[in-house]
Amino acid sequence: MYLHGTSRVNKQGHLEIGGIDTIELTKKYGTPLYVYDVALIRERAKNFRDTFAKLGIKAQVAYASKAFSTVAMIQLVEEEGLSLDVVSGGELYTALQAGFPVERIHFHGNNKSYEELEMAIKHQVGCIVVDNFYELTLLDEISNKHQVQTPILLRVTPGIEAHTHDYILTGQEDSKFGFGLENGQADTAVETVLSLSGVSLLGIHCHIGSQIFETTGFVLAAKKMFGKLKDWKQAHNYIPEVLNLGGGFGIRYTKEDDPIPVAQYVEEIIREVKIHAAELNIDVPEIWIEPGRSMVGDAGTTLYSVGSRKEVPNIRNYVAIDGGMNDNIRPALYQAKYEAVLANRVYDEVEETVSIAGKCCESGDMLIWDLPLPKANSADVLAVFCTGAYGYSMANNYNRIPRPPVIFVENSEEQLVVKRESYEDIVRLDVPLKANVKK
Ligand SMILES: Cc1ncc(COP(=O)(O)O)c(C=O)c1O
Ligand SMILES: N[C@@H](CCCC[NH3+])C(=O)O
Repeated sequence: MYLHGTSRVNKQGHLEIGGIDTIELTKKYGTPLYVYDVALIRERAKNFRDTFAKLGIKAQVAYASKAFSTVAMIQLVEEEGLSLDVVSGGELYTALQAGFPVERIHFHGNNKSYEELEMAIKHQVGCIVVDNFYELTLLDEISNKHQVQTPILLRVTPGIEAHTHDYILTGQEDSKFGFGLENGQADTAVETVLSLSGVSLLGIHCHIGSQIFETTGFVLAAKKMFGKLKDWKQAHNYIPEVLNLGGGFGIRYTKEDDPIPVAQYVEEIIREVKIHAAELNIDVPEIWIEPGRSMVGDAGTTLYSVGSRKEVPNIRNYVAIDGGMNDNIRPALYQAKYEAVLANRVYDEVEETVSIAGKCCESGDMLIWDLPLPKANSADVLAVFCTGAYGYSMANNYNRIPRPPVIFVENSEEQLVVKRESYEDIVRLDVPLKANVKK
């Protein structure tokens, strides 16, 4: 068993996070329950900050809020002095509600609407990461309407296939994101931007994928981007202020994962950038990165109550919990793997291998296959580790199941930061049929 951050096992054999007994939390708040180790999030943020500070590089670490966005989380990001990446009006709204400094917000998305772009411009967000020609036209129009010049980055796809699950790859040429670097789209985009009055080109951005365990892809991406920057310097005398290399740093979900330290990614990227900046005879651009998963992934643990069992003789034993693909869709979507323990008797001996089923009406709603556990019964609480990224943020109400609450724990104190959804919440937006509809 691998315990992340402040997770411990206390004298009663219960899992404890941030100095709080998780079983006490389940008694108070019920299950399923997302619990976040705030000290671990702060540690991750500090690690990113310190890494750049040590290298003496001007940088912005923008937390990719798609990984986990709530008002409290965004406030925590603010406290830690990071910047913020948002990808929709909703994420932007959450950031504004949290009082996040607008100049440190970067707005992403491959199909931002007119309204979303106007919202971003009205609030004067720090930068818009432009994904395509349609957006560029809209943005120029809206900026001119508001008589502003909007700072932008162009998102480019460098044609790199990072080693990760196909659905979370983003930098390959055949992708819905960004301007192709190799097919001439990025060149046309730069020419277009430089001719527009409503936007100013801060630099370029790329994101090669997620849950990546090697530096090669990042280094290659930087190299390819500089190849183009050389052309643009020659053609337009264009010199970037910012180079954004996206997120994607891998974390340990199970013992099969072996992440490298953040400092190693950053150092190798910077080394490459410095070489190319010197070749081009330009200052090293400000480096921006966008970690999501590596900021919050291992800080989150989900607690579930064990319920029914089904034994299929000679094949498999299923143990069902009171959540599943509603609160964590990643196993169903990406065959993602997780580790888990019985939080109320962590040290009990392993007695069987079971598969953990969710409660949705869907055969694919399986959380963990072949998990060694003590014989679990309905008095038990299952703690699934490393659910902090893309768990709550991708949660859904399939089968009209309410989404769980979120608790922050730190220094033996707990705080409810998202309430449990109720059945009233579930029908809140429903409009009953008109009484006379059949007439
Ligand atoms: C543009 C962009 N930036 C940052 C991220 C965050 O990635 P991760 O959570 O893997 O760090 C993503 C998601 O993959 C992304 O698409
Ligand atoms: N949601 C994905 C990764 C994010 C992809 C965003 N570009 C996951 O859970 O792994």
